[in-house]
Amino acid sequence: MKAHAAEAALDYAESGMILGLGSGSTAEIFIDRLGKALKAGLLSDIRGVPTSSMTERAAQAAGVPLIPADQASRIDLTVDGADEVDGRFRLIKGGGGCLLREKIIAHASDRMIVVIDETKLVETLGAFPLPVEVDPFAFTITAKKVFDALRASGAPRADVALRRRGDGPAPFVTDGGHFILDCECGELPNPEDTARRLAAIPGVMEHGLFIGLARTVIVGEEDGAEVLEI
Ligand SMILES: O=C(CO)[C@H](O)[C@H](O)COP(=O)(O)O
Repeated sequence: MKAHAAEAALDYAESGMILGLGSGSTAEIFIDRLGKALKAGLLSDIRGVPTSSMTERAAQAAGVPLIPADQASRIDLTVDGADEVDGRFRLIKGGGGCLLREKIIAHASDRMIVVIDETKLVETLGAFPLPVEVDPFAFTITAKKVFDALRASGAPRADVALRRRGDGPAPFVTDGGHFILDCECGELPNPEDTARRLAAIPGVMEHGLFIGLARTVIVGEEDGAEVLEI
């Protein structure tokens, strides 16, 4: 299903484009197919801006030319995955721990296409634990503020847990040197309000609610892909 979505997204890539390359398994399938299209001469003069070190490695392996993010003056199109998508194309992202860089690149792009399998479509966001990227400094204070913000915005619960690296005790550290708080919230009654409250906390670098960024969602199904637009 993920491959069907990723392959359908290739139709939107055009020669000469600067592409934001998202992170995660679905984005990596897109990168693989993009590399194949470049090798086959179906596309040319594409340059990718990776949203994580994992994506950078995947793009190098696929033969997709890259430019560092700080040298990209514009981004035509970003293709990225998501952990949840609701009917208004509000997203939860950050399952892979790359949400700050993913949001910087999505926000800078003329267009964002989200590639998901059909299990990611939800009526209400919140079954997937909301990732919040925080500065390690005083992160327990920030975690308490995150708890308060989630409860104040009507989340039925707010179990805030520091993400660990694998099964060990060491914290997971993002490419930017931050920690991730995974927040089990239950269904979020007002994601915009949740996003506003989280963004107002000084130690929060970014949260995993992506609102107003995606215009196209490609949903991979068993036998193809459906393109949804708003
Ligand atoms: O937000 C992300 C990484 O931070 C990913 O896009 C999200 O977790 C979806 O991943 P996958 O395509 O592997 O299901």
